[in-house]
Amino acid sequence: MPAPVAPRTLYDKIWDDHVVNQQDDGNTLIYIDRHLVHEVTSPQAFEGLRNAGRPVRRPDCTLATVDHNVPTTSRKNFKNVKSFIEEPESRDQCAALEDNVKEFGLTYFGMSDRRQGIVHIIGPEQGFTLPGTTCVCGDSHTSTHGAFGSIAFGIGTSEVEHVLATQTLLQRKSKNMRITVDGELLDGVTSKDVILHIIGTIGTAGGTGCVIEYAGSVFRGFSMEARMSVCNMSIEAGARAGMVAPDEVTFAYLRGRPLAPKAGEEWDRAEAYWRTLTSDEGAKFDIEVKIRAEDIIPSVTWGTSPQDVVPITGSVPDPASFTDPAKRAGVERSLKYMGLEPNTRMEEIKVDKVFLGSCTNGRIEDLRSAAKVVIAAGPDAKVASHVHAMIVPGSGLVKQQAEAEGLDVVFKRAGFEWREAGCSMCLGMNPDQLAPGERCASTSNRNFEGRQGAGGRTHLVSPAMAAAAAMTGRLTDVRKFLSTSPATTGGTTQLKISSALDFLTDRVEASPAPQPLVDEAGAPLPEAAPTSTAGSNQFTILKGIAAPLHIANVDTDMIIPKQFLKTLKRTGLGNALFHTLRTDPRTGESTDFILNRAPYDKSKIIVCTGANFGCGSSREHAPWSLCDFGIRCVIAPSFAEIFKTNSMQNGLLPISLSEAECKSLAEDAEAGLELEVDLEKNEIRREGGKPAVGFEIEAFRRHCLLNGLDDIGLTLQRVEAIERFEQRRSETWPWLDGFGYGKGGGKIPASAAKKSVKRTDW
Ligand SMILES: CC(C)[C@H](C(=O)O)[C@@H](O)C(=O)O
Ligand code: SF4
Repeated sequence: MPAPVAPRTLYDKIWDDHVVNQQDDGNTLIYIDRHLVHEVTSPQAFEGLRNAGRPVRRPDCTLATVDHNVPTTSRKNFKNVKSFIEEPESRDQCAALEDNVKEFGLTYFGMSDRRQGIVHIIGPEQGFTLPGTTCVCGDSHTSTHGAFGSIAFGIGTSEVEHVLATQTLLQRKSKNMRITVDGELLDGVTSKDVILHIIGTIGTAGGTGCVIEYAGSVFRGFSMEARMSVCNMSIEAGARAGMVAPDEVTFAYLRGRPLAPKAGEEWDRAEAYWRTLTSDEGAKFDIEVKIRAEDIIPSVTWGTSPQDVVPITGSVPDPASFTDPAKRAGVERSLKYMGLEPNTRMEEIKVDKVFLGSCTNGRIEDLRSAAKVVIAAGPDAKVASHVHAMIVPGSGLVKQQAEAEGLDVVFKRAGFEWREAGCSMCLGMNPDQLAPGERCASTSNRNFEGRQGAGGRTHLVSPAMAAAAAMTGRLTDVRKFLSTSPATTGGTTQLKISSALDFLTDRVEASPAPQPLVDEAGAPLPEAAPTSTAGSNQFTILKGIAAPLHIANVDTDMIIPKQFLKTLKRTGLGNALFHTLRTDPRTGESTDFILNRAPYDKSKIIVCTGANFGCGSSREHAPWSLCDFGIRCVIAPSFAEIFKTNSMQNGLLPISLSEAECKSLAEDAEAGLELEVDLEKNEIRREGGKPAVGFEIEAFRRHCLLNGLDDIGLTLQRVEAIERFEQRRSETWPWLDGFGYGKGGGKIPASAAKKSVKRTDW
């Protein structure tokens, strides 16, 4: 009798279907079905391929676009990137992607293509993102695509190169976490409020080490757009990825999309497979969180971390109410940065700017939701006179659809700016930025210090709440626009909206000892595989000054701000490290930040006493800048996963120790004592006769670091296993092979695609 199959989660099932090779120590080579590429995190990866003479393994599974650097001003006079983009580094990065897609033969949506937009918007829009797939991009918000029931996660640039070269990634399986939201959402509560509430509840490190499955009646009732907004911010909850099991809503969204399986036999086969993608009854989740829908109020952030969430009816917290001194200091620091007084009612906070867009909320339903609020404010209602409000559709197709529905007219009449697609003020790598001190109600996903512009202050809200803030000039409970009672929206006339449900666009519309490394045949792998282009990634023993850092949730925006992401190189970023903390944004002068002071200006190690180091963006520029500064080891209570992987790809050692051990080592650091980190002996030696502190590093990674091994070289030794997997994939999931756009814009089948792929834009 065959052994009974243990119940599996959705994540387990998709993972199992993508295993190319599994090592005994749990490191697994998984196949990647879908790879999205943008201009910021790819130049160094393409350079790596070029230097090693490697082609892109699966151009048919790769889709590229420009989004972060593009200006959002009118493209009426657009001729080409080189003449249109004024800022030299932004221009160079976009031009570099255009050269790379030509050289490597990739499908690309450029600025003259109406399909161009934010990667996480265009993938789903085209049907490129499909259930049951693995989907990656050099971008943390790749979690968005999990809304389709796919394992979708952000990677660093070294991993981008790995996927381009091998179509695989070396991964360890994450834990299973399930967040169930059951019940009925209150009027005015949208998917953004749900995910903000979840992050406020579990914290920005709540999902660390996990893939979250969102379950329960609330997510089942959500549209695909709403599910994408939720999965998008899984990364802000610290998770590797977020996912929702595919269902009728998913299938209805995908039917007829250019790159989705074709109607008929192909579709039927795909749908039959997709229907198996649910967590089995009794499947084991390592962590379960249950939330009542009725407890969620329209939400807003007050501080500089996405977990700083309060209901809009609430107030700015009072640091005095925190007993833990570190937490109190953190709140004080946030309030100082945000220019807020404790106990101020959220609704009293005036805003200068409103930004509606980003990969969280730049979809058609988001624009509809905001437009309804504007309409509800009255036919002559205008954006508050002191507010600058901008709408940035997530893609050219979203913009086109909104214009077809007349939403642009609603916004423009009320005084909003109506712009072209891109990331825009979510990150401000283009000219759309906050000035120092400016306050913004933003539908984006990160409220880190300086995120939308040095010194800028961000409050995260839903699209409906952003529209309400634009109209009243301050943070506003959007339910006031729903109310049947007299207007309380700061003098704006209100229209009654017929049904609260109608107002919500999120609902579904009717519509230790290292293992010897062995190859396939069990023969030992060579000590050093051929190297790619990354600098040396070897780490053995490191002795030097350690800088103490007493901050929790050190995000990668803080480690290296956006303006330094425009480089085409991996080097020259030492001065960029902690730039906002090391340089006064107003005067440009050096501050007294620890790394500016002797002896710490020569630090080789950072000892951080706060948890969750390296959270946020997937930018590998963070470890590049640390290495360039001379830091080759960071010790902290915990790390965000992408940062950890990125670090080890660059010979930078992330060591997790208990909070007490970190505090104790930080005391040595404060005293200017040197530490000696020994990876061979797995110990940190201290001066003054203090006992050494032991640490653990996952065996395979330790082996690679000690020997300076290159992942790509190792993987390419498994090329036969990859080929065997690809053959099985073509037989089992044929709809995943080969695409190109035919004359009508639709998918060309694999067979024809191989002969004549009609590539786009270039
Ligand atoms: C540029 C990219 C690395 C980054 C990310 O990974 O998130 C960006 O999209 C962001 O939102 O900060
Ligand atoms: S989070 Fe912002 S900058 Fe990053 S991909 Fe999304 S829209 Fe672009």
